Amino acid sequence: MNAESLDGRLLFAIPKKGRLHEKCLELLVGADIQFRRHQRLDVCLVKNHPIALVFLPASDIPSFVGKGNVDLGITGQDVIIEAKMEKHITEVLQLGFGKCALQVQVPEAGPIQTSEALAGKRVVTSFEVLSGQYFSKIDDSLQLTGENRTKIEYVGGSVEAACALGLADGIVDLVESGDTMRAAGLHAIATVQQTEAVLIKSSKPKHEYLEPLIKLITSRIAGVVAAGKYVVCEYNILRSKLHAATSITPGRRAPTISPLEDEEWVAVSSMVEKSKTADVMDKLVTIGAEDILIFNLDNCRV
Ligand SMILES: Nc1ncnc2c1ncn2[C@@H]1O[C@H](COP(=O)(O)OP(=O)(O)OP(=O)(O)O)[C@@H](O)[C@H]1O
Ligand SMILES: O=P(O)(O)OC[C@H]1O[C@H](OP(=O)(O)OP(=O)(O)O)[C@H](O)[C@@H]1O
Ligand SMILES: [Mg+2]
Repeated sequence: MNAESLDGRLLFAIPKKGRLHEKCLELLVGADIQFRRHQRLDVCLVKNHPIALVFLPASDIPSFVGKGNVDLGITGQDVIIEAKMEKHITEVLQLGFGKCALQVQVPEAGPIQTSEALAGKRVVTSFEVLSGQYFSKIDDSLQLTGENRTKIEYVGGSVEAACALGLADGIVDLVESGDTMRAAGLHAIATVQQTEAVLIKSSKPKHEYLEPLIKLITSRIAGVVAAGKYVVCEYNILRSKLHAATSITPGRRAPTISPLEDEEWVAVSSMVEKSKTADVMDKLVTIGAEDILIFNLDNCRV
């Protein structure tokens, strides 16, 4: 592929491996962005849109987007701040995956159990900027100077091993389930940053003519994200209970109410957040709803 074949195309950066990769591929399929990645090539042309996908490490994507080398990208909020690119990037959409927290962790049974107690000691992390900002504030508040300030040391991975290896008194690393942290005999004592995957674009786009295509792709991806977040809930309810029912399932705009052959009853159809489904069904049963059905969404535009 030569540079000419990219001419006029929207460049869209996708994490090439790691925790966000598979989820991003699912989003692309859901948005009908068709491509075939030959022999793991890092740039590939989309068949049905003037787009080229660029597969990059998640942590490199913020500076590519921020500097305008690519037009659109998906990465974590954590690495955007770590790359000091927040001002150069516009967050277009939160994607609802890649959710985790950057946390200060120490040995469970050790003498250090607060960030203040850890200040001035050795902290190992892959997030030097975020950790530096966090401990700098604490060092200032404790009036630590020179050699007495917290020593932040960078490692590229396996951060959780640093305490056991005697390299650190504490670490700053990502936590989702907490399995990695617990397996290393560590526990969290503070949160530095919450994060999730986001769709981003440059705050000063170089190619204004690409804006309509960016809007289209954003709308499609938003539809896929919403389809994963909502279900459709349908049920029958006595007309006299309709007010209580619609306060349980108010829908996004309003629920759809349809008459039934039996005039005392109506059917209700409403979008409900997937995570609240069990709770909503319990409440509907309590007020006498019958034939409660839940339908997953393949795709939507809401
Ligand atoms: N356990 C996790 N759960 C959810 N999201 C995560 C988790 N670990 C990392 N992330 C998110 O994914 C982003 C990329 O991290 P990841 O570790 O997948 O990339 P990587 O380090 O480039 O890949 P690899 O770990 O394969 O070397 C992080 O910046 C964070 O936003
Ligand atoms: O709380 P958990 O669910 O255990 O997830 C947290 C772990 O996930 C990430 O590592 P990853 O699996 O990407 O491996 P890495 O350390 O090689 O990046 C992160 O760096 C933590 O180590
Ligand atoms: Mg990783």
